Amino acid sequence: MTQNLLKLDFGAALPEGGSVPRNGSEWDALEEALRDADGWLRSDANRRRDGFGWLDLPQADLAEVIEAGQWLAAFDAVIQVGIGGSALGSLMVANALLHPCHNELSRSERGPRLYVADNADPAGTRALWEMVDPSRTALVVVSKSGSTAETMANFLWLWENLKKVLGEERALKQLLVVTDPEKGLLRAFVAEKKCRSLPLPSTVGGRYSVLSAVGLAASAALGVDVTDLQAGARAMDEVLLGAGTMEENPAWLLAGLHWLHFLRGRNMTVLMPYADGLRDFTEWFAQLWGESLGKEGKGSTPLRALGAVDQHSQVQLYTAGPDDKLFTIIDVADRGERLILPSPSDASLAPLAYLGGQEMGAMLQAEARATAATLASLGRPVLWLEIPRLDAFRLGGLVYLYEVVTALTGRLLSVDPFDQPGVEQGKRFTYGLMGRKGFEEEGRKSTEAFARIESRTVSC
Ligand SMILES: O=P(O)(O)OC[C@H]1O[C@](O)(CO)[C@@H](O)[C@@H]1O
Repeated sequence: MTQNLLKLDFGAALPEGGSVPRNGSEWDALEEALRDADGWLRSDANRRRDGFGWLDLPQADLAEVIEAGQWLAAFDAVIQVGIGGSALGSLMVANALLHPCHNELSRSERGPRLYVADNADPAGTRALWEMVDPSRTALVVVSKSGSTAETMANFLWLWENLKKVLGEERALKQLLVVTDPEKGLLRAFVAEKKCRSLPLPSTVGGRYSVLSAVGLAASAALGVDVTDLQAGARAMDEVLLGAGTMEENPAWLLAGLHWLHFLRGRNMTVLMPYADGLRDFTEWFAQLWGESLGKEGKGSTPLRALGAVDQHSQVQLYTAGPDDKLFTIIDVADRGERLILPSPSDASLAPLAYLGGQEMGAMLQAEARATAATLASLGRPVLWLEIPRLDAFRLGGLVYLYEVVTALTGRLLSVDPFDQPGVEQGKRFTYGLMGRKGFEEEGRKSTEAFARIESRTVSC
C-alpha cells in the first residue's frame, strides 16, 4: 500500500545505464547482502545497542517533547545551543517547514524565532545575543556528551549573560537542557540546578537524533506538527519493513546503488533538492553520510547542492567534470506557493515575454527536470526523488529513509555507521592548545604537527 511519501525514479542510475540484471548477477548478490544488512540493523540483539536507538524513535511517546514545545512557544525567541547532530536537525526541520527562505533564521507567524548557536564564533554569538530580549528568551542547550567544547563555550557565555540580566532563579526558569539521561556534565548540571531537561536516549547517536527531543522540542515550539513528522517516519518504516527487493525498497535501492557506484569509482554523492526549504536537509544529510561512512579509507563524500542555485555554480563540474558522482535530484510536486510571472511591460524587457504567465514553481520544476535530463543524457548516474509536497509527514519519511540508507550502506562497506572515532584527535589537540590540564602532550604534538604546515610560507 503506497503511503504517498515519495517516488524514486532510478532508471538512469543503474550501472552501465542498463536494465536491472538478474540471475546470479551482481544485483542478486547485492540484494542478498542488503537483506542481511537489514536483518542486522533490525535484529533484537542490536536493538538495544548503542547507535541503534533511532530505530525506535518513530514509535516513541512525544508527550514530554510536545509539552516542552508548548512551554518554549510562550517565549519570543528560542536559542538552541548545540553543534553537529545537536543543531542540524532543528535547523533542517524548521527551515523545511517554516518560512523556507535560506537567507533568514526560522520564524513562524505563531511561534518564537529560533536562533541556533552552532559555532564558537564570537561575532556570531554576540550578534545572536544582541538580537534577543533576554527576558523573553529561552535557552535550550543540547549535547549528547555534555562536553563538546563549542557548545559548552556558547552555553557558558549565554548562560552567564542570561543570569546577569535576569538573576539565576529567573534564568533557570528559561532554560531547557537536552542531554544523555544518566551521564555527562550537563546531566550533572541538571541535577545540581533542578532545571528543565529532556533525555536524548543513550542508544541514539547525535546525527541520528533529529526525531528525538534534540530536533523536535524547538520545532514543536515553532509550530511544527511533530506528531505528523513522526508519523511520516513510521509510515516509511512500514514501507521498508514490507519491501523485500531492491525495486520495492527505496532504502535498499539507494544503499545498493551507492554501493554499485562506489565499486565503479563514483565515491561522491550529490544531493540537489530544488526547494529552498530542503537546503538544510542537505546539511543534515552531509553529517549523517560523512560521519557514518567515512572510515578506514572508505565512504563517499556528500556534496550539498541546491537547485536552481547550483546550476549557476556546480553544474559545469557535474556535466563536464570527472564522472565520479552519483546524483540525486529532489523535486517537490506541489509547492503550495504559486507566483505567476507578469509579462514584461518595459520595451527593453520584451525578450522576456516567454516568462509571462509562467508559474515560478513550474519553472523551477522544469529546471530540475532539465538538470536531471542533462545528466542522464551524458550517461551520468542520476536519481529523481519526488515528494508530493514538503510537509511534516513527508519530511519525517525522508529523514527516516536516509537514516536507514546510511546504516545499510555502512554495513555494505563493513564500517560501523554509528561511531565517529575520527573526530576525537582534533578535539584533544584543541584541548592541548587551549592549555587544558591533562592535554599538555596533545598540545605539544599539535604544535609539532602544525609546524610542518607553517614550515613553508608565502605571505603577501
Ligand atoms: O551532542 P554532542 O555530544 O555535543 O556532539 C555534537 C556533535 O559532535 C560530534 O560528536 C562530532 O564531534 C557529532 O557526532 C555530534 O553530533
